[in-house]
Amino acid sequence: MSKEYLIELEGITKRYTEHKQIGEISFPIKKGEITALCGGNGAGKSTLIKLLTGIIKPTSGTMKADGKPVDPMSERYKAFFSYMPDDMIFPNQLTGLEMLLFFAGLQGIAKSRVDEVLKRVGLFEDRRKLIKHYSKGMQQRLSLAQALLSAAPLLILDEPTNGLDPFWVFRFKEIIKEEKEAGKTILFSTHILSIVEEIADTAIFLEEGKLIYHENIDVLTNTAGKYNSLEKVFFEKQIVGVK
Ligand SMILES: Nc1ncnc2c1ncn2[C@@H]1O[C@H](COP(=O)(O)OP(=O)(O)OP(=O)(O)O)[C@@H](O)[C@H]1O
Repeated sequence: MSKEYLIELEGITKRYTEHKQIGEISFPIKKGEITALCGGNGAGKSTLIKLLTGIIKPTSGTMKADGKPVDPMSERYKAFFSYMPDDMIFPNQLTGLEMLLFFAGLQGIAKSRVDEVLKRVGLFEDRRKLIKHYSKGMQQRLSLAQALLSAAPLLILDEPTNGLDPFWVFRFKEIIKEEKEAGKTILFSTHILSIVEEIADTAIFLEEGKLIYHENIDVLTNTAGKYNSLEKVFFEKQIVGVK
């Protein structure tokens, strides 16, 4: 059993069409770390997250969870992670509270935990409002809330700050750091490099479906004893090996 890695991807590919392929991608996710998945529009972030969550099947490649080979589409693996998709659609006729109670019920999670999570994402006061009356940011926080309900060791978030106002971006960063302190391993995708720099331990950069970098943030931002922001590193091409 691997002590260091929670997830290991080996040679994962996803072929959509003859000209559209993701991979081969191999990287480990260290236990207890926050890993950020970065890359431009269409780079392959959502595809990789869908592969990691068993939503789509890889064309080739293997995965390990906690050192053991795992089928990402298996029931066993589902208990391993919680997931915030980038496009969660809620039934409009339910309230936020009813929605979370439904998710909690599926997983045998206590109501007290639902209240606690609603408070963390700032929806407790609005919990009895219909979701159709929630703003985009509130729906995004509800999506985060359902992912926070579970005690699964891995938290996977696809573009979690989309639609959040500055206060909730700030709170999101705090919540993710709290989750890490509680022992969770976190992987999230984003376009916002300042968030990556602030909270992530490791960054993965994808470009046109290929992994171009998998590196510790401090290593990336400190070259030859000089600090450069992650944005500068990537867009002014200061690091050898990064396009
Ligand atoms: N179901 C699909 N069929 C064919 N091609 C697809 C499919 N899903 C994604 N793609 C293609 O795969 C590539 C990667 O898409 P993906 O959505 O993973 O990128 P992304 O990095 O999440 O982009 P964004 O930042 O814009 O959300 C894109 O070129 C996209 O057009």
